[in-house]
Amino acid sequence: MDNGLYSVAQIRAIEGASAQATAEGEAGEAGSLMRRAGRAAANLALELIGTAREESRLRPVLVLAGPGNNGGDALELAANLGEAGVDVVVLHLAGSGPSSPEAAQALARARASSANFADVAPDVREWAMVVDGLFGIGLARPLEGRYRELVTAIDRLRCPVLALDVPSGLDADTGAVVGPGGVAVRATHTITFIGDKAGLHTGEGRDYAGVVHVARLGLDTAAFEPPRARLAGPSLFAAHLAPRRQNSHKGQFGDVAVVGGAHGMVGAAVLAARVALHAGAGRVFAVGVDAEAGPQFDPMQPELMFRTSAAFDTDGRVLVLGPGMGDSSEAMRVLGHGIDGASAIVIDADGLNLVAASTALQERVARRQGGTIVTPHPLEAARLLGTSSAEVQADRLGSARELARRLQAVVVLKGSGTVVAQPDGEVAVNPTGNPGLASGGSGDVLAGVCGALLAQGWPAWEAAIGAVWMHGAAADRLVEEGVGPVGMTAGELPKAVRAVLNGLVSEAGANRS
Ligand SMILES: NC(=O)C1=CN([C@@H]2O[C@H](COP(=O)(O)OP(=O)(O)OC[C@H]3O[C@@H](n4cnc5c(N)ncnc54)[C@H](OP(=O)(O)O)[C@@H]3O)[C@@H](O)[C@H]2O)[C@@H](O)CC1
Ligand SMILES: Nc1ncnc2c1ncn2[C@@H]1O[C@H](COP(=O)(O)OP(=O)(O)O)[C@@H](O)[C@H]1O
Ligand SMILES: [K+]
Repeated sequence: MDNGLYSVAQIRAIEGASAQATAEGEAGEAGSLMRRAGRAAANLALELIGTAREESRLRPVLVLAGPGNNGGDALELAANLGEAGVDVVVLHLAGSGPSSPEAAQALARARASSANFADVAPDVREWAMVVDGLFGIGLARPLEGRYRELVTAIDRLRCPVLALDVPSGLDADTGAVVGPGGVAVRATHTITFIGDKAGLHTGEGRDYAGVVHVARLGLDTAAFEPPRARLAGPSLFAAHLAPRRQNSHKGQFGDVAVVGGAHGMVGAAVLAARVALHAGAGRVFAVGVDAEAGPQFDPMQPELMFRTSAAFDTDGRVLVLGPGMGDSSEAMRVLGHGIDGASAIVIDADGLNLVAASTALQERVARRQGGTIVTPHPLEAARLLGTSSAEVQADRLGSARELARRLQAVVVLKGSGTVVAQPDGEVAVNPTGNPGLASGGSGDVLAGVCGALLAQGWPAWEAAIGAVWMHGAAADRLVEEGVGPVGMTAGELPKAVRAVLNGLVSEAGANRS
């Protein structure tokens, strides 16, 4: 399965090459790409309407067709829906310039079909569906005037909204609403053409795109340069989901030491340590940087071993540096020691803020030989990059790549559609997780899962993708069970992470036998 996320530039290059191939009669599927896009979208629309209640099935479909080729797709869809006997109303917003030959043909086909053309959106409140074909990958500036009014009006409707290629107003590369002060269509479904796009899965993208369907239009993307971004899934880390041998012992699954637990912040380290056990580490230590603070024992998780950093040998152990670590001189000392050491490390939270404040530490991170995962949320990433969190969010893939390049580490830029980046620019965007994770402590849990997978010998890239995917899948599982999203707590995640991981391991075992 192609899990590639294609940039707009790549899609344009594929389009260009395949238009040539179509002209030369090589393409496998009949009709221009626009004809195919319109047909694929109409089929999906029919399927979605077909599953609706009878009274909504009898309502008309409103098709919004913009001035460019996205509008052409919409007109093709309108013609197809008309032929299928659906009551269609088209609002065509022609541009001032000439349209492409394909879009002109699509307009002629739609006009010749049973679709009704309107000059203003009719005052019908109850549509079977609204189809957004205003703008796709050609969006060049924020939506204003009539477009903006239409988008705002769609937002008030209570019916499925199908976006063609990209919800109008959303940047297909970044997942940001094109601004300043922009608006975008909030779709329930997006059918995207030729290849999937990162902007539908990260930042604001998940909220605006809804369920994403990919229509490849008969093109074989394998014939083109592979994309540098992919949608994360178990196939990216399946090689490490080995079932355990009967003759196993705890030494084979590694030690994790979570270093944190400054005064008033002990819970962060305990959460990370608990989940490290649940995600399969052989032995787990919770190491406090403050000799005066913190428990000696976790009654809920008596397997954890509590130590103070001054008397703890970190060598040979995977270190999770940062949850609730504070900024004391002892925190700085252990962080520096861990960074200069040979073990794989995870730097999170306060650890990241200390690194952000010191270019010398950043250089030491970049020179590390052992595996390194850094897990910033957008504000922590902004501090590390010397910019604002708004700038980070405006281009999440670009920011994660730049940070990975500077730190020569695997970067996990957290948030809806977490971005995992390698120093060479390779990126994975995570589709799991939900707003139940937006509460204090869930980041500590993620860092603990990363540590546990590193301790079990996973390379940093696979450990980061695996941890992020399972952490989100655990939260999704809790929502399915009615535990959240509202009120889900980080402390509920470890057992769910364990269930997800064991499910994957047993699936991997079944596939091998
Ligand atoms: N070519 C192919 O083979 C295939 C293409 N396909 C489809 O084509 C789509 C790309 O089409 P596209 O390049 O025509 O761009 P599109 O998104 O329709 O918008 C451009 C138009 O909008 C205008 N405009 C832009 N921003 C604006 C704004 N804020 N407010 C107002 N106007 C604005 C801009 O005019 P401008 O004023 O900037 O000169 C121009 O007229 C793609 O997403 C897919 O759906 C599929 O059929 C598969 C095969
Ligand atoms: N709306 C959301 N959708 C998906 N994942 C989310 C969402 N909000 C937060 N998360 C995830 O939850 C975790 C929160 O981490 P962080 O911001 O460091 O918070 P804290 O350390 O306070 O728990 C990250 O893994 C992040 O990706
Ligand atoms: K669109």
